[in-house]
Amino acid sequence: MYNLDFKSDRSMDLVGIGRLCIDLNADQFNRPMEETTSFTKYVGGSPANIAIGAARLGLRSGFIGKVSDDQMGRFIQQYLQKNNIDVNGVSVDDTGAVTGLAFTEIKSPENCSILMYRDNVADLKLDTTNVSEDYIQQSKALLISGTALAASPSREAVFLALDYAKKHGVIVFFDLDYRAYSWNNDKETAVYYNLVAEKCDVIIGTREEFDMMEQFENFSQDDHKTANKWFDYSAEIVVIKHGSEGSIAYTKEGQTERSGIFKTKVLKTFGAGDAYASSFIYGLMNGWDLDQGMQFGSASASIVISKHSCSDAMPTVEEINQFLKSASISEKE
Ligand SMILES: Nc1ncnc2c1ncn2[C@@H]1O[C@H](COP(=O)(O)OP(=O)(O)OP(=O)(O)O)[C@@H](O)[C@H]1O
Ligand SMILES: O=C(O)C[C@@H](O)[C@H](O)C(=O)CO
Repeated sequence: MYNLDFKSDRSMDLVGIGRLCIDLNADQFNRPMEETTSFTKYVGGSPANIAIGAARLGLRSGFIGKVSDDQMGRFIQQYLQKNNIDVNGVSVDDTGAVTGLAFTEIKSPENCSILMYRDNVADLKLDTTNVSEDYIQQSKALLISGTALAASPSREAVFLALDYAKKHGVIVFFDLDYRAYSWNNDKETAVYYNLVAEKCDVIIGTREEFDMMEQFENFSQDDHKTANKWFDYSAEIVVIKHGSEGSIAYTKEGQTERSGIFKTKVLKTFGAGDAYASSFIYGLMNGWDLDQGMQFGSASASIVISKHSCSDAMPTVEEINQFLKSASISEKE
């Protein structure tokens, strides 16, 4: 088991902080973007996807972020509200910044890529004046997404939110969410990621994201060494995602759980991590065993990668349970 003390006297379950952007997913898939002519617009941004996924599962979710003062910013705010996400922590940029765009390319189910337009984006203009201590202390948990550390003043806003969370006993989830295009170099990334990870209770990332963060060590992709490093700081749980090979989770109390995947008709692979994170967090916040949360996360990921969108495709509890009734987890060696 694990030791996460979610405070019961809080009006929100999970508050996300970071990127609110727009996904433009190619309508014509199984071809390069050069050959596509239309896209469907969805709300995107990894932390936004996770918060939306959590809300769809019934968690009381909020968000701390900044949107552009235009139609895209209003689209995002309206979508969050329609999906029962508290937007009192969302501020509107007044500098003329724009909404980050993620053009997604589905060359084949396993060969997807994202073309990011992120110059002068509103999400990285989030600053410390936009981070309310009262807002954070109302929540049981805070979700930090790594890309919000990519530039000031968003970086300082995240560090302040983290300090408020630790001050008020708010459990902190750190989804590494490493997107190289947002950074100058990976050493700079690792410096800031380490400073945050050292204070977080649950760290979730792919093997590659942990390798980037731990590049000053010599762990040679050893999951167990990775986990033990973070247990020496504040972590209670470390989850390492291995794509279609599944995932592994460790607890500070000595538990290790491996999870396979649920085979599905894959349309696109992106969104798997956000779906996994939202459902895994849901399981932890309901006091489930680690393996139950991992199975719920894996099922959610399979559902989302079989659909065109990420945010829109985030499933309800009923949809996941229905999926689990007919699915069988394929254990990867
Ligand atoms: N092809 C697949 N089929 C079924 N399940 C998958 C597949 N790929 C990933 N998953 C599930 O989703 C989880 C997260 O996927 P992955 O390790 O790719 O994270 P990620 O890189 O953060 O995802 P994203 O592409 O959304 O950024 C995996 O641990 C696994 O449970
Ligand atoms: O996080 C991003 O900026 C891209 C997302 O919007 C997109 O939905 C995705 O890649 C999810 O993993």
